[in-house]
Amino acid sequence: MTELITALIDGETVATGDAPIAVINPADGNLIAELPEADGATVDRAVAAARRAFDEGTWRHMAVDKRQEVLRRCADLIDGAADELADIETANTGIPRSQLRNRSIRRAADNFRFFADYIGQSVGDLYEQNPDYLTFVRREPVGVAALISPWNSPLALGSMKIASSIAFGNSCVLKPSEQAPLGISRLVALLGDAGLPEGVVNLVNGRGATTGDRLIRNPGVDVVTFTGGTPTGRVIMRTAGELLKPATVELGGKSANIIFDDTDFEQAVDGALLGIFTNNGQQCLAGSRILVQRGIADRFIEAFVARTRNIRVGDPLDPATDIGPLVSQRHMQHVLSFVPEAGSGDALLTGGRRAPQFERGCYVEPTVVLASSNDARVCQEEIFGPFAALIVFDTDEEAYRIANASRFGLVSYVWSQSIARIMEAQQRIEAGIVWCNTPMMRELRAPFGGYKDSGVGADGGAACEAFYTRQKTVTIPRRPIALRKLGV
Ligand SMILES: NC(=O)C1=CN([C@@H]2O[C@H](COP(=O)(O)OP(=O)(O)OC[C@H]3O[C@@H](n4cnc5c(N)ncnc54)[C@H](O)[C@@H]3O)[C@@H](O)[C@H]2O)C=CC1
Ligand SMILES: O=C(O)/C=C/C=C(\O)C(=O)O
Repeated sequence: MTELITALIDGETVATGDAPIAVINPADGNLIAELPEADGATVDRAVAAARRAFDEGTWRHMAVDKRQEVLRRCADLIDGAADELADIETANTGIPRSQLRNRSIRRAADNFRFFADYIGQSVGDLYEQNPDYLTFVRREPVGVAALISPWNSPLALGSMKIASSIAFGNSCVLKPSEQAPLGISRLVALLGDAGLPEGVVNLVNGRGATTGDRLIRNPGVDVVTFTGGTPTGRVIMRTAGELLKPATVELGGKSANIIFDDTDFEQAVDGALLGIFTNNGQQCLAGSRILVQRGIADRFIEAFVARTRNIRVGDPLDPATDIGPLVSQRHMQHVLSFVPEAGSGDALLTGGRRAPQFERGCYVEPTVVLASSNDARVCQEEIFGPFAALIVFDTDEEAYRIANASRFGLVSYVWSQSIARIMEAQQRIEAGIVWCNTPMMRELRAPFGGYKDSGVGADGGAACEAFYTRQKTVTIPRRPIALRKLGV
């Protein structure tokens, strides 16, 4: 049983609070924890601790090489606890343990190493065009960051927010999703041994509308960052806007995965399967709308469906499992609500029901639907599960029109062996990221952020530096100067 952490403030665990949150193992429906929610006073204490740590200045004024050492120790502690984190996270989220071990937990450690390296290279600007004056621009940390993270990849995304905010000298308070608080709470507790000054990283657990809202509104919070659903992102932007707090929101997606007819066929099938079914399909960056060109459509659909039927759904602890249970009963019902009804025009090609071999647990069979058009609900709404929508297109122009006919624009995928086609596609697609002939390849230096309803702002090296620092312009004369004398 994981230690219950209602809050972690100044390195001290708080284990009492209000209105307990039932934390359920989605593989079997068993209650694994009852997590007391951090009440208003606890949220305020967490922010006060972060504020005090920031104002007192040990962390933000620490020499960069020392700060780098601490960040690298954070990464080492995560690596050292990878098995424990994987066990906790599998039980809480249903994500296959092997994927957590090889992907999310590595990424969590990499987040700290990346920002440790990044701050070692960070430079300011210098302006020398005026012969008498020198102007330089330095970056200073913004203060206290409120970090609101989601349930679909708690370790990778929660740690990204912590690492990117503190690397630049800020303090933070993280509120993880109430649906998946256990792994990331443990990760935050581990950081206590890294040498971070007390109060630099704090955590509060609780629901969004109570604990999360209170956190954002606290006057001690300077900036807000959020990853999650688009409707929640709107609420958070509204609140932050009223309070004039800068905010970044990384939101939903309905990413187009365009398979042109000159693609390396096997690669495209492999990539499309990984793009939609990794992480149980619960990813904002999932390639959930697969657009396939008519010349190869029959062959592609046949191969894609056949391979989907072979995907192993099962116990997330089993290393052979590809897809585990979805995060909750409620989310499973949400995903199943997209299964087309007979006569709807959309064709269910495989899946579309609870996996029959599991009586308990939130297992959904990997599902493929051939959509009647891009206007179908399966093509326009974020399903966030192991659920692929296929659309057949004729011309390249049609592919771009369909790809862009979405309120989302997070990522996109393009498969073609023609450089000219790839170069055209990357210009035409309205999305923050275009992955060409690869399913997902995150470059942490580059911005990750969406167009349209997929978000405002971005994560990534320079993007995080811009968000978590303020610029200060300093001008000094190059040599003693004679000022014009007033009043003599
Ligand atoms: N972009 C992404 O990676 C994610 C997208 N989603 C999408 O959103 C849908 C709904 O998922 P939910 O669990 O409801 O996610 P959500 O967007 O409501 O929750 C994400 C985080 O925001 C917090 N939150 C909610 N309301 C808040 C408020 N008023 N103030 C401050 N914090 C608040 C939650 O407690 C959680 O920590 C999913 O079905 C999926 O389509 C969900 C999670 C991640
Ligand atoms: O790589 C990132 O920084 C963000 C990835 C986001 C997801 O995987 C997600 O929200 O599903």
